[in-house]
Amino acid sequence: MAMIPTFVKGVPDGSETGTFLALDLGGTNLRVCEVTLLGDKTFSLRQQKYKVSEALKTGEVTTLFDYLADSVDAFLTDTPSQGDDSHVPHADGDSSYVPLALTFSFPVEQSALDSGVLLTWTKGFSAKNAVGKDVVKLLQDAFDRKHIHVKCVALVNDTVGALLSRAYTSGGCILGAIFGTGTNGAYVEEVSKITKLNQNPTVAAGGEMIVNTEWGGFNNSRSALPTTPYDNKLDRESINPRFQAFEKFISGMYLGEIARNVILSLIDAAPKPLLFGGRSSALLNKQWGLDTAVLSEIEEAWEGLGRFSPPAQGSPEAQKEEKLWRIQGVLAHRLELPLPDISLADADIVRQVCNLIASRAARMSGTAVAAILVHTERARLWDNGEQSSAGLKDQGKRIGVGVDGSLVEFYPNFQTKLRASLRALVGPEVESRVDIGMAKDGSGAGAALCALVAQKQSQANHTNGAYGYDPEDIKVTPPTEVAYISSLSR
Ligand SMILES: Nc1ncnc2c1ncn2[C@@H]1O[C@H](COP(=O)(O)OP(=O)(O)OP(=O)(O)O)[C@@H](O)[C@H]1O
Repeated sequence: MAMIPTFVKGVPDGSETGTFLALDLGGTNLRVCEVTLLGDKTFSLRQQKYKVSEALKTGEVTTLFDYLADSVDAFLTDTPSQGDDSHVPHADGDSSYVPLALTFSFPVEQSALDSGVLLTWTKGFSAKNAVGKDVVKLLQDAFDRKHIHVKCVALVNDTVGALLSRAYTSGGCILGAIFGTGTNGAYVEEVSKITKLNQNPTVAAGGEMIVNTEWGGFNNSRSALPTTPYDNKLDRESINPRFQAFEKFISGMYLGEIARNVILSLIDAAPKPLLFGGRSSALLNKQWGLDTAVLSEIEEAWEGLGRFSPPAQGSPEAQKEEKLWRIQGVLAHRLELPLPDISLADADIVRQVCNLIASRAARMSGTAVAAILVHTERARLWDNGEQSSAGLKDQGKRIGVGVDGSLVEFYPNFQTKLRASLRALVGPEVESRVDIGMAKDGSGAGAALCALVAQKQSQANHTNGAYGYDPEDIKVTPPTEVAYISSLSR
């Protein structure tokens, strides 16, 4: 795993204040936000989402970053200001620029809070001439080319954003994890243990720093986890074969495609088709034709959740039949199959396939969380051949984990299954102390907190060289450094 130091030292406690711009390029969405940290563990957020087309994901990198810059410009120009709460400070030392933090959820080797080189694209991106380049510079060049008065002051991974925002809203957090288009985690590490930083003169030896694990790349060697033919087919046909192996078992981008592979193999089974009388649909035949959200919907139909609530009534047989009718309807609609081609037995098989794929994903997600607890000595897996549930560090204390992403937020029972796997690995005592909470809007609020670190760092560089969060000295947004967003757009 890449284990990338992020240069974010320490975590916030909820008392921080300030207003910042954030630009979030995830795997699926591009968001521009204005975040105001209110200093009482809450924040307000104003945001606009923009679509990133396939052409942008796979074209020239300058076109992609021009689009990012244009989206920020459009946000500043078009989105109405909220009034007095919508002040945005100018970039430190230069009153004509607005500071912005870039949440960039791809593997980047950071060399400072505001610089980092793209190691590889993931999640279906392959924009040309980007790998090896500093993404902050790419964005800043785009702003400068277009004479947009915005300065990118911090580069944030979305996992770091999740960790920081969860720490801000709950008062403490040791791990931020994403289960969305992709999966990844960032945790708080002792600086003395980050051997990569030994040569870095800007980092003091003591204290803690957030490390971005890039756990989506675990098992790339395929030496740790078994794969099925359906995983192998997905990997072979992906744009990054043999990379992001762990992510390909877990995340939203891939679960639908694994299910599609399984369903097609059952349709084509010899000597006799095992699904849909051997018939498929144009949608099912298309790579990526099955969105993970459809798997979610099938599970909701089975569980009687969401638009399928209340749960089915009557005898167990009648309940099962009603649930399968619902799934039949979902399959006809979402897979674009004629209803008569879908038997209730077919609906049951597809339901079980979805459940198996999502359960594997959730359990593996639990192993990733467990690995962080073991590594940071908050849990121990095996001790003299016996499973130990004893917390080794901070014994008895709550352990904060911030999560974000559509999979963990919307997939029925994903978190319950993740917890069951965590419990099996670290024991019930440690598991019961783990507070897993959504880091909702984590990339926005987390980015704002990172911009605050950057601002603090810049100020500290002019004074005593302190770095990262200093609880004594953190509430800064001098009134002289604020301006209305609406006036900035002129
Ligand atoms: N209801 C749902 N249940 C499960 N998965 C879903 C659901 N809705 C969307 N998804 C999947 O979640 C992914 C999008 O995740 P998310 O909305 O967290 O985007 P993102 O922030 O761009 O992702 P990332 O943070 O990984 O870069 C897509 O792959 C989609 O298939």
